Amino acid sequence: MRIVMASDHGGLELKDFIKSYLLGKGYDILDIGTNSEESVDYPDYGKNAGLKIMNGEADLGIIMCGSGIGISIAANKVKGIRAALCHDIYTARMCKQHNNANILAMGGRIIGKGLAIEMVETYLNTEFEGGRHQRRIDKIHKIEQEG
Ligand SMILES: O=C(CO)[C@H](O)[C@H](O)[C@H](O)COP(=O)(O)O
Repeated sequence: MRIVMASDHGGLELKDFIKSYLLGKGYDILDIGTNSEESVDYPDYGKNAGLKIMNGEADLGIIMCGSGIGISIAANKVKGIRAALCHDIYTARMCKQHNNANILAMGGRIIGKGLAIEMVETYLNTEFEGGRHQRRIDKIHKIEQEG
């Protein structure tokens, strides 16, 4: 499984921490930045993370900005992306189980490192349930088509 990771400057520290953890676990990580403390614009990173998934270069994404709000809004503008802004273990589980989120988003200025690791583990190790949840996801993507 290839995981694309992206952040702005507000999520950089958490991104790099999670990246090191996942590399240690043997995951294949595609880090598309940012990679310095210099102020950057989260829409660029949210969009590019989404595109990596949509063009097949990554299977899932983990993204963060300061709050997680801006970068998840941006990623969700890419067709086929379901980026879920999560704050706890429950939302990290449900976003996969019910929403089959292909991106987990977090706030780098909000989520502590220990919780972040548990959220990432939960997200990566939870299976999508399908069934009625697939019908609802199909309706979400119909909205995309209708504009
Ligand atoms: O999108 C956000 C707010 O919803 C993120 O938290 C950004 O990281 C934040 O806006 C960046 O703010 P800064 O003052 O430019 O560091």
